[in-house]
Amino acid sequence: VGGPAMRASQEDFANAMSQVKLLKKDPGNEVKLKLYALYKQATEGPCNVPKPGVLDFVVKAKWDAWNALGGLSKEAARRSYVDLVSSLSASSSGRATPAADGKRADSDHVLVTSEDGITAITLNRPTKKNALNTQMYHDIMLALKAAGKDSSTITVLTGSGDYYCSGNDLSNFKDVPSGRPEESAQRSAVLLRDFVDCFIDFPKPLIAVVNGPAIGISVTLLGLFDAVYATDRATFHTPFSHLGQSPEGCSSYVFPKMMGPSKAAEMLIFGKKLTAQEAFAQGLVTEVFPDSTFQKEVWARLKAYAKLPPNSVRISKQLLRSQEKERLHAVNAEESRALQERWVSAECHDAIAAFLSRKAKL
Ligand SMILES: CCCCC/C=C/C(=O)SCCNC(=O)CCNC(=O)[C@H](O)C(C)(C)COP(=O)(O)OP(=O)(O)OC[C@H]1O[C@@H](n2cnc3c(N)ncnc32)[C@H](O)[C@@H]1OP(=O)(O)O
Repeated sequence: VGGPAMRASQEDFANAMSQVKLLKKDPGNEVKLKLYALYKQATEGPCNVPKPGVLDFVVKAKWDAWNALGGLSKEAARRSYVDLVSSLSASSSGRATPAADGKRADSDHVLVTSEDGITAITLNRPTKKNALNTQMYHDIMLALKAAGKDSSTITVLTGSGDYYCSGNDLSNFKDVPSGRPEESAQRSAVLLRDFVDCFIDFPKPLIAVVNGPAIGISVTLLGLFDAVYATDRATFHTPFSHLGQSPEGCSSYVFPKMMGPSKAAEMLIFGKKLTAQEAFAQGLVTEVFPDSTFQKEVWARLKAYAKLPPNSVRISKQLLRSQEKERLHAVNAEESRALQERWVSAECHDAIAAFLSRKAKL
């Protein structure tokens, strides 16, 4: 689930440790803490030292990061370390984000542009309906971290081609090394939790420009956006039960609050697909636009918003969201734990096998 095909050998791990020293850009404290934690987990296993005092800030931050990895196996930590270093190296060599204002930085499937006070992150894998592979999760996290700190006023997530996003790339499931499904599920749960945390913590207005159908995690995350603009061609589908899985993106908490428990159950338990108008009626979408004028109208609106004073906009966003942050982090942790179990279930394996053998489509 979610992870690349091979196990990380000791050699891959050693290479990654050397690569870290060659990074051209400082990856920032948050990433350094993550690298530290994964290194400790990979070499020593779960956190085995007493919790330091609260005033020992640096030691405490390191301890927290290591301890947060829980029972992640050494092999899974090694793989995550190698993946993280590889995405940092790609970014550091200019292949991925961040984008400087007015410039454009590309990774393979995630494009980042920054212009007119707007940083736009575009999912760019149209031949696969913008399904999210492991590298894309990492690229989006890097792009969000950079956008949170750049000088733009607002950040936008959108898709290229006819889809917004078809959710998790189901072929990630093909790549599980035989005999190691638990480790792979554990690694994916860590990735999922980190990924959703980036949305919970995003410090400035985050806007989804939903240019077509949205499936799975690309729908659930919408509850963490500050505005969602959709073409009337868009649909919103969370077929978790059909896939033997369960909701993520904090939707198990945000959706019932937003649309009431029974409408949330129709979507999240029974997999009812909503039209754009239905999603608008449930409060998931802010406004629906005719497809023929969608791009023009939405970007004109966004450009006007981006002219607002950036600090004021950022502070207002944080005020609107701060009360819920702690709760959302707890929900994210719980949802990731539940999915980790689902991913090794027969129900999930059968559903994915059916999709991969072309017997099933949503
Ligand atoms: C680590 C974090 C985990 C987070 C947990 C997240 C969970 C989720 O997101 S659950 C949702 C998963 N997504 C799906 O179940 C969608 C599966 N895709 C489909 O049902 C269909 O492809 C479609 C409805 C999205 C589009 O159908 P159609 O218009 O008929 O087009 P094709 O099926 O021919 O698709 C073109 C091409 O794209 C590939 N593809 C589309 N979606 C995915 C996907 N999610 N994963 C992998 N591949 C996908 C599809 O296989 C086709 O590929 P080719 O055959 O190579 O052309």
